[in-house]
Amino acid sequence: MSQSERTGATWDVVIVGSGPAGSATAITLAKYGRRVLLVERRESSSFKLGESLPPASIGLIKHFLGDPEGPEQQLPGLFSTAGNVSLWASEQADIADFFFTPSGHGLCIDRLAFDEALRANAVRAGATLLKGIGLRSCARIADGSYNWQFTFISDAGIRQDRARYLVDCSGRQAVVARMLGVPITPDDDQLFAYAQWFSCTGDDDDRYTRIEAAPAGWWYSNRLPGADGGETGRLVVFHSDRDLPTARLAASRQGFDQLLNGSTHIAPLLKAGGYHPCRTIRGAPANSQRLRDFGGDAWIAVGDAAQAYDPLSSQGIDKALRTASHAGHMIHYALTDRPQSAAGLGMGNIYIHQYVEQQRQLWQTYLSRRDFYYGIQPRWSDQPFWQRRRQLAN
Ligand SMILES: Cc1cc2nc3c(=O)[nH]c(=O)nc-3n(C[C@H](O)[C@H](O)[C@H](O)COP(=O)(O)OP(=O)(O)OC[C@H]3O[C@@H](n4cnc5c(N)ncnc54)[C@H](O)[C@@H]3O)c2cc1C
Repeated sequence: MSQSERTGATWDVVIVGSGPAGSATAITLAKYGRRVLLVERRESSSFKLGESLPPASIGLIKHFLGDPEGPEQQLPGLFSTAGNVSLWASEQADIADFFFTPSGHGLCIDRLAFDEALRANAVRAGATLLKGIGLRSCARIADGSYNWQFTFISDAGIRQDRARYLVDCSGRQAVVARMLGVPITPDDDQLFAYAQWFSCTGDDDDRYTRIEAAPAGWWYSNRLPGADGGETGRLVVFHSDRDLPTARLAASRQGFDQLLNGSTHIAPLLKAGGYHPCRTIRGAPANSQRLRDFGGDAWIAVGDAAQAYDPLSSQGIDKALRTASHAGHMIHYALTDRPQSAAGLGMGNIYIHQYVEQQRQLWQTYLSRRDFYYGIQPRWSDQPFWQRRRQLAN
């Protein structure tokens, strides 16, 4: 072993990736008293997409972060949202108002602050968080009750840890599953998101998410919580298939503006608010994908690592938190059932089978909803973006 190489510790569970799925899995397991190591590749992030939470997520937020309206509220820059205004099935605005839901509102979050608050809660619950550390390898071992040996790499050098259970929460990259040879199966779409931030000096009290279909894709826009240098912020995101010429256009400021000018209600909204673009356009994959296997013996995938959705669903964070809670409980029961044996499968696998079955059902439900929403948009039937969605649905 070289000088910078050192042996780490032993854990009940190692979780790779500290987005919402990783932190929520860590919180659930640490509350049972499990020894949890949560590893995060990044020291910090400069942006992250995904800021709308539907009313149905509010109970989950209370569970993992405390009451967003209570005095102990831990999230900076969060506000209530009123619903969605979409120009989707026609040029007529369709309003889905959250007023008629049990909570009466959804939430718009400062995404970086949200992920950080969840991480802080994982640490508060007793998990160990290591940032700026990447997984180099993981190997099966049969060493007493330990099933896994890991090699992690960071600026401080290499460390080796052992654990009984392994959780892949590394998002769309699903690094653990891929290391284990489990393929990601794309659902044959190449959806990609192009995000442009806007700011203005005036007020913007629009609390609706704006969604709009376009000939080569679709838009959404949200007013953002928190002020950027004292200015009001708004995010505008265009989605198209990465291989289409329109996608190449959307990646440049000029092309993005050109496409935006063709929008029916988002461009006028920005103009009326006196918004101007700020920061550079950022891109992110937004296609539908799932792992061929959601878990196996002594490992499981949670959140986007297991299955990632088209942002039209606005379900990614909810699904990450909800399935993390389920996974955390199942892993705890699995570890309780076979505390000593690395080899035996026993009851532990029955719990994990339940989780895997839940993932399969979620995927089927997601696909049918996605295909339904794309299917009710009847325009531009000569455009490849919409033709492809119709083919996927058939
Ligand atoms: C354009 C767009 C808009 C969206 N809008 C919404 C929305 O409005 N509402 C919503 O609910 N969802 C939305 N989503 C989806 C949502 O952001 C994701 O579903 C959510 O982030 C999934 O959480 P996660 O923890 O599974 O993965 P992630 O949030 O991706 O977290 C994965 C973590 O793993 C870390 N990691 C990766 N590799 C390694 C490694 N090798 N070692 C250690 N750490 C690693 C990453 O740095 C990251 O911190 C949107 C997505 C996109 C692309």
